[in-house]
Amino acid sequence: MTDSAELSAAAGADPVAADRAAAPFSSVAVIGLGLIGASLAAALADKMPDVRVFGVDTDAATCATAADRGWCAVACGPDDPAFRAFVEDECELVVIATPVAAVDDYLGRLRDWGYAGVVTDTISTKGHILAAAEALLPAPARYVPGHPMAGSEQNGIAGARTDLFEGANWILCPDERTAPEDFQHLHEFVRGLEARVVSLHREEHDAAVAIVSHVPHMVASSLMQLASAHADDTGSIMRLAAGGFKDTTRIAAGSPKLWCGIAFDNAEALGEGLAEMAAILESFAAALAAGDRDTFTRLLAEAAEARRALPAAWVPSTEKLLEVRIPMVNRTGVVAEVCTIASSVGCNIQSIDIDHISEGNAVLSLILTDEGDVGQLSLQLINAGFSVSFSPIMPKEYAHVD
Ligand SMILES: NC(=O)C1=CN([C@@H]2O[C@H](COP(=O)(O)OP(=O)(O)OC[C@H]3O[C@@H](n4cnc5c(N)ncnc54)[C@H](O)[C@@H]3O)[C@@H](O)[C@H]2O)C=CC1
Ligand SMILES: O=C(O)C(=O)Cc1ccc(O)cc1
Repeated sequence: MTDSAELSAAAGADPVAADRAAAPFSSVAVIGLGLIGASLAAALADKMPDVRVFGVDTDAATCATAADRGWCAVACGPDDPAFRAFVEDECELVVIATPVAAVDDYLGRLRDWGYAGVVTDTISTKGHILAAAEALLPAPARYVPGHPMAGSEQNGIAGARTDLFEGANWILCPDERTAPEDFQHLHEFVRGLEARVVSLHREEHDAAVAIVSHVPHMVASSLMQLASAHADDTGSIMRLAAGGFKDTTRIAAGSPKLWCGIAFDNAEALGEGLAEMAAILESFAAALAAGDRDTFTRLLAEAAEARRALPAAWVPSTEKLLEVRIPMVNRTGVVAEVCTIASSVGCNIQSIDIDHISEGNAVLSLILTDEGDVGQLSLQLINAGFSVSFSPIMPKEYAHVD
């Protein structure tokens, strides 16, 4: 999607039509057509129908389903010569959406086939793939780690949904080597799926998701272990389970094999998170044993306050868009640095544009929605040595941009 398309969309034009105007990549390989890969292929077919999607999966029935549903132009096994031909001849973006165990095989193939285009992934952990991409890819700087924070407890193509990523956060981890244009195109790609980009330092990814995704999964599994241990043959205790129990345990139904792979690729951060979790449970138990109602209430109250403060789904106001312009003179990694700072203060970048002024001299233009702390953004950008200018954008201005 072009920035002008985004701008028109912001002004109320048909965003779907705008998305269809120009997809940032015209040919995409999606490797792994399970819940996430097939949902991605389905969303591309729906929202960017001009993109040629080439699907790869080791399961022949999955490939047949993806092709039958029109989600992939072609879907085949990894050893089909058509896959290599697609990568060598026309592929502009490779998305790896397999379990982490399959990563080396595909990175090795990309190396052997001399693929020097953009690569991203959807893998829940970055421990392994970061090192493998560095070691194997012919152009490691063009690998931008990705992770959609959306999914479900279902597995395989049977659980895939066209709308899975709508409104979801999608982590991208550019670094100082990431070309501004590669990040811009990936940002447009994710926005075209109607997801929201959150930029994160790649070294921080695994510790962050351990707390909000991997520890919660193990806690949900532990709750089911607890309930199962108390279930009798008639399963009557399970019939007592109310909404709260079901809310907190839904994810425990996820694939044990997939989650074991995730856990072991993030063993250190997960181990630390589980130890902290055990200590928190222990503090409830200790307060109970000591008859310490104050401590017990405080623990509950702190949690309740934090839960109520979780951001609800945000509907950005199209009346309050803000443009930030940042000169990029002889600085590598500007886009990565600026976008990561913006995400860290809760700002949502709706679109990115790069105005090339002369060789090595460009202006980065970001359109922000009305989320986050713009004061902090300004402060942190200035502290990082950027010269920034902010200007509010009137919806009418957007409507006239081609
Ligand atoms: N399940 C979820 O909610 C989320 C999962 N992820 C991550 O996305 C990736 C995919 O997860 P899901 O789609 O949920 O898994 P899934 O189990 O639904 O699908 C995996 C797919 O990969 C295929 N596959 C397995 N080995 C392969 C290989 N060597 N070559 C080609 N295809 C192969 C399988 O046949 C299957 O179709 C994982 O790395 C996972 O950690 C990310 C966000 C959410
Ligand atoms: O089902 C849910 O609610 C999830 O949280 C899904 C999920 C699973 C794994 C991830 O790496 C990210 C998201």
